Amino acid sequence: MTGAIVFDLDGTLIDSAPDIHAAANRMLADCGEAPLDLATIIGFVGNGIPHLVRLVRQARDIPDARQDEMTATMLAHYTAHPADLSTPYPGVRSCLADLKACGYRLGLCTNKFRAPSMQILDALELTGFFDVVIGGDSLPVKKPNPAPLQAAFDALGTERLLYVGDSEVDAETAQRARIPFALFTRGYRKTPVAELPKTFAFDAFDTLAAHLPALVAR
Ligand SMILES: O=C(O)COP(=O)(O)O
Ligand SMILES: [Mg+2]
Repeated sequence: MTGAIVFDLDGTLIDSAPDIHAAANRMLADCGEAPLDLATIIGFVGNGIPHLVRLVRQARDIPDARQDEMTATMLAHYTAHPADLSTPYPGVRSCLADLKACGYRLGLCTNKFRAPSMQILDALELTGFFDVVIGGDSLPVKKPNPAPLQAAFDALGTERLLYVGDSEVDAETAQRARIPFALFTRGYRKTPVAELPKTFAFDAFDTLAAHLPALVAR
């Protein structure tokens, strides 16, 4: 079986919110501000760390002038502890291993900066599954602009089979890139499943491979 499958990272392959939450609260503590709860921070994930810092500042009434300094602080905390609390969702590693063994080429397209993404993939022993990793700073634009997803598929150089993601941003990216989209429903989505454009939705990684023959036959 051939074809290329690209995955999102946060909320799709890994539950990374606890480490993002910890870094955000360390950043707030550095500013003398009270912490935010996990659910609030999860609501801020999806458009990359600078955007998350913007939303955290707004939640704590911290002025725009501190954006760059706080983003640097957040990134320092995050890259110091990128994968202390993060874990792959159940079945992810065996799903990726099975897909690789079947001959699919796999890529990653995340809005997280590439350096911390690689740290996390290394720490969770997922790096070897991917032939390309596109981060939020790999191109001048990020998702929902379709260019990063297209760049990932270009690098894989075979039939563009599927993009797998968890969020509104991923659904829009796939739609704009005209790539079939699988919505993982246990990630950080805010919109009801029925309202997001998708080719199919799934809630467990041991069920993903069963959808692929229908895509190849399209
Ligand atoms: O870092 C984020 O905000 C989102 O990252 P993702 O694109 O891997 O979901
Ligand atoms: Mg995501």
